[in-house]
Amino acid sequence: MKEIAILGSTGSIGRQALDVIREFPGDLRVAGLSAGRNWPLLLQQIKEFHPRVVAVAGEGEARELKKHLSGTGGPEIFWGEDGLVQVAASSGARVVLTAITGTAGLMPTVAALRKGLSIALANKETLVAAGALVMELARSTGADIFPVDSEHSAIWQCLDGHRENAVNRIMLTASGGPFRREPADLSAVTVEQALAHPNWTMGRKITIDSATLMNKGLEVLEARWLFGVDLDRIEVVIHPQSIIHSMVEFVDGSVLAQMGPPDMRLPIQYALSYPRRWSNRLPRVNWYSLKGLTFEPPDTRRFPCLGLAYAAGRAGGTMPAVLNAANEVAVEAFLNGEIGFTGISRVVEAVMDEHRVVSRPDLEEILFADGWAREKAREIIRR
Ligand SMILES: NC(=O)C1=CN([C@@H]2O[C@H](COP(=O)(O)OP(=O)(O)OC[C@H]3O[C@@H](n4cnc5c(N)ncnc54)[C@H](OP(=O)(O)O)[C@@H]3O)[C@@H](O)[C@H]2O)C=CC1
Ligand SMILES: CC(=O)[C@@H](O)[C@H](O)COP(=O)(O)O
Ligand SMILES: [Mn+2]
Repeated sequence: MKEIAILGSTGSIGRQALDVIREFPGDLRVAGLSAGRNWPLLLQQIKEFHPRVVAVAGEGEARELKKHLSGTGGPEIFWGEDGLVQVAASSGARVVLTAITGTAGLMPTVAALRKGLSIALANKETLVAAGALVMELARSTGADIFPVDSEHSAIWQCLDGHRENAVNRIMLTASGGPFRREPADLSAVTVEQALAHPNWTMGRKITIDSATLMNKGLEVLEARWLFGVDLDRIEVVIHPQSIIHSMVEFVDGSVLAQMGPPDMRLPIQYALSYPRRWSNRLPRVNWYSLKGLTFEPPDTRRFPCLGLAYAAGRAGGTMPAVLNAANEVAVEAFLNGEIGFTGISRVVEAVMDEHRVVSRPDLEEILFADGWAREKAREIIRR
């Protein structure tokens, strides 16, 4: 029986992970769960899955949970960042699924890695902000990091059994988002339009990132650390059907692709079942109903965030953490109606322009750069 802790169990990935666990009661068990604000849903999950440890964002939500669970012999209840660390490192889980949004996922991931626990990584922001440090920590404790992000799961599956030096390039596929071709002018698009992803139903932050192509930029940086491949060998290709989840081209010109319907339960399941594959009841590709698989290069002038992410990766040090933090603040501001869609890349670029890179940063320097970038982004938005 594999015991799992889920950070962010009330979110899109978290809920789909529980769908997977429900399908394999003889193989998977929930040891820990965490939510942010949605304590009523967490309460339902506790009653169904009986975790030992849970956490919520604030003391108020923790009080509500305690009130509703008093006398039931329920789980230990924690809150705040310490609570996330408890769920990640002290629930008895062997695998920690990081399905929380943003840099909030960093410290609990570090805590789990320090104990040598395996990470099923959905939270790409952790690797963007602190990839060198996190990969080194995993190496030093012998902890595994299993990709959950669909593209990285695809690359992982394509690389299986191949030598690292046999890779020529990674082709990271992108849907292109809701604004791939239209409207010509992106400055007036609404939040509702930006949240209408053509192929995937996901949380609000990643859905906006898909619309700006920042999601693909973050994924380029995530792939670089997960697979140890130079940025020059990671190319983004627009594939609007989201059937090919990414490809690996080897030095002899052979290309392997991983395909499947756009359904996150498959990469989540594979990260939890690895190294085995489990038969399931998920939808299959209907080859005869496909209208075709098409490919085009990304338009980096229309979507500047992709270029900014490559630039941050090339600058190195604290710059990717700054890109990520500024983007988190800018996306939040767009969702709140404080800036327009094209303001997102402008805020990120302005913050990057003002940042003095610290090379080879330690954790404290990364957290400092993250905080600095958030404050700078807010100041630029206020202006
Ligand atoms: N959704 C998808 O298909 C994919 C997502 N990912 C990545 O997975 C991660 C999660 O995405 P997604 O599931 O879509 O996001 P959601 O917004 O749907 O869910 C986020 C989860 O994290 C919790 N949370 C958010 N902020 C905090 C915080 N500060 N402290 C504690 N808990 C917090 C939320 O709690 P609550 O709701 O209770 O407030 C919720 O449980 C992201 O990093 C994303 O990039 C990667 C590939 C695909
Ligand atoms: C499901 C998943 O992995 C998302 O990261 C997805 O890739 C988003 O779609 P885009 O390709 O539009 O960014
Ligand atoms: Mn992805």
